[in-house]
Amino acid sequence: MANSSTRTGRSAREMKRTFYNNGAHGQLKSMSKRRARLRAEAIHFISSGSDKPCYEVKWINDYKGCGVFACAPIEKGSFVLEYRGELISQYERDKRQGEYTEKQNAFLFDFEWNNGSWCLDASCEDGSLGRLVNDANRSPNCKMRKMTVQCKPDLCLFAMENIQAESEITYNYGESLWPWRALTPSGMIPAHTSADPQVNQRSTSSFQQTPSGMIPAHTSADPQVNQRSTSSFQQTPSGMIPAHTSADPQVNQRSTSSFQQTPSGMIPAHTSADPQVNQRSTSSFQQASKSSGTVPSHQCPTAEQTSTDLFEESSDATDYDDADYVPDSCGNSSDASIISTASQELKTMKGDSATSSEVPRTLSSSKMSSNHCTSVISCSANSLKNTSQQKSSINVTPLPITAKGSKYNKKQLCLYCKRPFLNWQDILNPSTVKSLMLQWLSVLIKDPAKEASCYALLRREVTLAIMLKWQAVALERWLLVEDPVLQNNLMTSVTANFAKDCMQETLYGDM
Ligand SMILES: C[S@@+](CC[C@H](N)C(=O)[O-])C[C@H]1O[C@@H](n2cnc3c(N)ncnc32)[C@H](O)[C@@H]1O
Repeated sequence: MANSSTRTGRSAREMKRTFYNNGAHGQLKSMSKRRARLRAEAIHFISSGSDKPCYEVKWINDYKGCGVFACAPIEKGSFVLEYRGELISQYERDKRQGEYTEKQNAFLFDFEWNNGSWCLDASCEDGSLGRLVNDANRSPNCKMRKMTVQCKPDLCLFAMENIQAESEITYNYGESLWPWRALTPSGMIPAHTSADPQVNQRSTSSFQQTPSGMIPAHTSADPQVNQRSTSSFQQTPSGMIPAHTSADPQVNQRSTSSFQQTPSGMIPAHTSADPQVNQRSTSSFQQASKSSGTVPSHQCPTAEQTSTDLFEESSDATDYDDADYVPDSCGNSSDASIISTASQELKTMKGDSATSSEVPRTLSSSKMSSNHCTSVISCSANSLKNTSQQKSSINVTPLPITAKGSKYNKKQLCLYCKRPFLNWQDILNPSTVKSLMLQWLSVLIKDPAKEASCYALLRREVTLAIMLKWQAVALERWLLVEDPVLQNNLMTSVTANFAKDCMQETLYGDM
């Protein structure tokens, strides 16, 4: 059968000539040179275990902690930083996670590689910069990619755009609703406050206007960082949201006196003076417990293989030979998104503890109430579903408490009250919590024999659910804002039903 070129009367030779005349060959050559250069650069930093010298860590504020900033312009497509950590199997990860105390949360980046689940544990403060890169879900300037170098997977950030000097390096942690994104349906999140009243004075009145709404201005001990901040509220099209909510309506009432009037509504200006109340509304990424697994053994390929599989993970992660290449910035690709070990385990448990016919009707309907909530904060089985679609995922948790004398001093603060987190045990009487959880469980699971293990596995989710329920109560009081869309978004994000959804999905998956 004639091929298309002969059918159209163009010989292969002619086509080749056209190709060369058009300069395509030259382009290809320069692309592969560029690709080779990028590979070489990435390999150099990966194998030397060092970071490029053109980045610095700056303190941003108490809530966000520090971030990584470029000291010089970065070219689009360049290798930026490696997310360096200890490569561990899923089994080891789960073991460690179980061993970490709630205060010693780790940075765990879960991902799929070589048909297995792996994790880069960056809990250890090793001075590397990749682990300190913050999340930006709207306009990240980098993208996390998997690479395989010397038969080991590495996670590397690549520039999605030309990055100006002084810009913060960011990437999208995934499509889940992280706490700092929780109240940002229209791009706004609460103003930062700090335990330091002086800082609060500055930060409560600092919002910055962005194209997509409001973001908190940075307050920092570092004047350079603060320089980027502006002060004074600015109005957004969608109105204002509270900068702080407390679980305790009484506290909320007290706080009303400190609202600051803006053209579009009210914003509470400070956090509660009552630490107990503030502490109650905390939320944190607490890790779930163990699952079984085996440590996959590793066959080390040859050096040749190493060089060819450098970018082998997926086509979108590898296409660095195109000069105009911009990594896919959408969270649907093979990179970061939340994975919850608890969800995995619970999903497994679902298989043997409950069938969908056992699901209470009320819970089924509550699930339908809020699609938005189904993707929230690693509680849902949707996380798991996404994981398989997305191949790799990030599970970022607060930094562990560092050794005495360490320079690292980020406090993990509550999104709402800005005070350091406490263990949930400190927040409520454990027996109260337990009985509450067992109540949930007795509704959700008809098999009492499973209660104990469910209790252990669900502790994190239930705690979160309880807290969110409190927050919903508090939010109702604040929802006197006029904008119905904003109201709706807030209530969707933080509603009592969310707790039910979390539980339901965690237990039964996507029905
Ligand atoms: C990988 S660490 C990034 C470094 C972190 N800023 C620090 O100082 O340790 C992830 C943690 O940083 C904080 N974080 C990251 N991105 C953030 C953002 N956009 N807004 C607020 N906090 C953020 C959260 O506390 C998160 O648990």
